[in-house]
Amino acid sequence: MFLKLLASLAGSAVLFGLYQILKLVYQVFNSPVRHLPGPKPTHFFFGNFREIWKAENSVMHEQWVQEYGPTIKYQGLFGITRLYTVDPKALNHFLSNTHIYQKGERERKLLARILGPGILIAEGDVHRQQRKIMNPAFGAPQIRELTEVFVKKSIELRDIWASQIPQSGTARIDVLQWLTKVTLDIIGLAGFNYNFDSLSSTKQSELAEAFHTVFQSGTALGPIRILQMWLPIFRLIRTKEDRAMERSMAVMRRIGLQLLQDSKNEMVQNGTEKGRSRDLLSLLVRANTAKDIPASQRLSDEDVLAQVPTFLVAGHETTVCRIFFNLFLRSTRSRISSSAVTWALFALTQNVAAQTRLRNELLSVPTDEPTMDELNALSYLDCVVKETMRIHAPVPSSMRTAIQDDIVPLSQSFTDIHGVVHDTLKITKGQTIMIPILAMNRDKAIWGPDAMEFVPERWESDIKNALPGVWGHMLTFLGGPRACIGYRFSLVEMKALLFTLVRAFEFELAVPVEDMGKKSAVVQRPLLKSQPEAGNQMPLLIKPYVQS
Ligand code: HEM
Repeated sequence: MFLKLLASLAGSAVLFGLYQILKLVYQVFNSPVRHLPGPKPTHFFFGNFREIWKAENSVMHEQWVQEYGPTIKYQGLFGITRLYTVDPKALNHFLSNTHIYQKGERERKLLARILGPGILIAEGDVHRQQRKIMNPAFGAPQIRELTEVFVKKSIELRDIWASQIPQSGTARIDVLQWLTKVTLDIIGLAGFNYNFDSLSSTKQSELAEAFHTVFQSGTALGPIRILQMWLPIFRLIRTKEDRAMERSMAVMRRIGLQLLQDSKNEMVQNGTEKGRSRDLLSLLVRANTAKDIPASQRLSDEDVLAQVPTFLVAGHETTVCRIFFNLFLRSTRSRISSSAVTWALFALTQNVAAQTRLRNELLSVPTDEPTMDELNALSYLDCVVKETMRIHAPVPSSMRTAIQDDIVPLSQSFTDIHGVVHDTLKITKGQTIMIPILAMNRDKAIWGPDAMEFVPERWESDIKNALPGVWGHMLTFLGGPRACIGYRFSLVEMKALLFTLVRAFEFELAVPVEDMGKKSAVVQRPLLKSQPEAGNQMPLLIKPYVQS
């Protein structure tokens, strides 16, 4: 009996596997994208992935665009053709038509196991409903209220660094490590009123530990996990990682339920309007009960609960990029918000005039604890933030899959491999599309010949271009209905950190600039070429700034 069951399960798995392979072959040989110009695959299994991995972020794609034109194809794993275009009209089309271009189903399923039904995973009406309720929590008035948290935590970090510097001396500090801690503390407090305490404590908090385990186990891509993604029958197998993940998920759920209950109790005690917690979760709980939201459209407790790890993932942990943006790239753990501030400090070490100009502007503010409006009024700080986000965009690319056939408008026609000119692009269901972010942010055709350089002053002139980004005429936070909901949060957080740190210290790179690498196809993460085994780091020499 048992053997019969096993045999029929194995038979179904083989049939399903064959069906998946045939579907793939059909897609590869029927996709109109195969007629696009582009590089020849260099490996039968990896396609063009190996050259992409070897090059720095998006450099390979940029070279291919130079060679083959703005709309090209290349090959991913299993011979799957990927479409890549830097055509702004086409990108606008992909980002606006979210009913056609969605996140990959397999990747969403994988992440849903970890996050539950959060906004990152939702599509269609469910996404619209979640976004409608969540949008107000991320508006300017709410971020204004959270600024105090950003500034207080920045001051705590400033004081820790100051205490590490010997009298009248300089300290070598790995700023990446500390910025990772401070941004975790910030998203904890501002996101759901949870104190990770990672700046002051050497021990990981219970939630941080559970979250870390869930992500380590949930995103480990061993052979079983890959089989589980492609063949549902393998999902019956529970691996060691699955068991560790389940234990930690129970911890996350217990803490999440407690945080949710605290927010609800608070609302019952203080009412929806009056003096209350300002964290995103509390705002969400209140927004969910707003009178203009019909009961049928409110989020369930499960939906609200799923936003706790979602904020951690989307606002802090770029592992999500690893899953969504490119599933089979090398494993890396790097943090999104800390990555932006780290690269800002790096850029300022390479442009001392900009560092001095910025500090002078920051010192003109008479308080250590500025409000959001005071931070936003600092024009050169704004230029530095914009230029960092342009040239060091923490998320370099994204992916979408077409769920139906479509005709895509183009601003520039292309010539296919048979010499035929097309002014639109035909796409069939199942087509994978790579959305370039970094490549668009530093395209010389858009930004001029100094596009690859860090020049904050460029933002002093009126910049206009056709990029469909939600912020700053660039794609750093993407655009359209699925643009980053937390962009205001992260910009003010970044400004608060730079304000506090650059006023207090002078920064210099602790190693020769040639030793700094940021070779990764997922996230721009710093490492030393001479010590890649030491992991991600950004060693800077820091000394207190003394006003003359
Ligand atoms: C430097 C910081 C950040 C960058 C560069 C960034 C970038 C992005 C990008 C590129 C996306 C689109 C991903 C895609 O659909 O392919 C996204 C989505 C999202 N981000 Fe951010 N993000 C940042 C910070 C934050 C923060 C602080 C939060 C929350 C506290 C946040 C919450 C989200 C959420 C919830 C989504 C999904 C939105 C949706 O699908 O409707 N992000 N982010």
